[in-house]
Amino acid sequence: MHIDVIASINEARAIDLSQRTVIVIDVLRATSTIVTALAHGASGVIPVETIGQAKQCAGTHDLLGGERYCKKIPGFDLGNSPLEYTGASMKGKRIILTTTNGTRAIQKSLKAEYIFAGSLLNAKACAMTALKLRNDIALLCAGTQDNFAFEDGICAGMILHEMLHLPLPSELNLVYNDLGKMVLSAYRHHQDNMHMALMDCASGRRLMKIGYAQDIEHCAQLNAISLVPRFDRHMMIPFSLAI
Ligand SMILES: O=C(O)[C@H](CS(=O)(=O)O)OP(=O)(O)O
Ligand SMILES: [Mg+2]
Repeated sequence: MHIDVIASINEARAIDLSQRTVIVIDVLRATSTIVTALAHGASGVIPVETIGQAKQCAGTHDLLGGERYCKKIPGFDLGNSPLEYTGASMKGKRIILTTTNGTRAIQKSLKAEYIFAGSLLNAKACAMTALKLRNDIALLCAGTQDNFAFEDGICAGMILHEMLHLPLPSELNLVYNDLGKMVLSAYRHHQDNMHMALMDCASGRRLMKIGYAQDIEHCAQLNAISLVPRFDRHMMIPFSLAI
């Protein structure tokens, strides 16, 4: 089984994603937000690219969420802080989400057979689920404005690490690309102090500067959630192999 780590949305263009399982990773903050919302009982998250599409999609009972320049979009109910997507108010809510990088990365993966949202919060669950499906896998780092982002690479490394620690049938040989080797060693180097590592990368510093330090603490938790969001008929919903 081949596992390719893809550095950014731009680089995904060169790769045939059809018949693959793609795990889209945007640790700060879109995929962490999606995982958190579903874990708190949201019925689904619809990721869209533009503010216009978000407004068009939203029914009267839906919540509009997202950011531009890390800040809540004027007129929207919620920003892109995962902490806003916790608590009883999430129960049964459908959320329309638009963010600079993460929701765009999901939209760019539409050719894939399966699309999951991965984060540090649910890395092990993503690793287990993707391996069970037996497709070749792409770990798509959303990055920041088409550039590689440290936190997404670290998460790709963690998912690989978790895959390598699962009991695998002997015929299943995991082959990963050179970027996979890099991010795996980066994850192993930082795994015992992930919070510090996220505070010290460019996206983390940007979020800290504008008052989102608590988001970083939340997003740095390793394997705190066992749910895997799957993009299914335009919406991210909890994945179950029985579907
Ligand atoms: O809100 C976020 O954390 C980012 C915005 S930015 O790229 O840091 O300006 O969006 P995301 O799509 O979650 O990367
Ligand atoms: Mg990001």
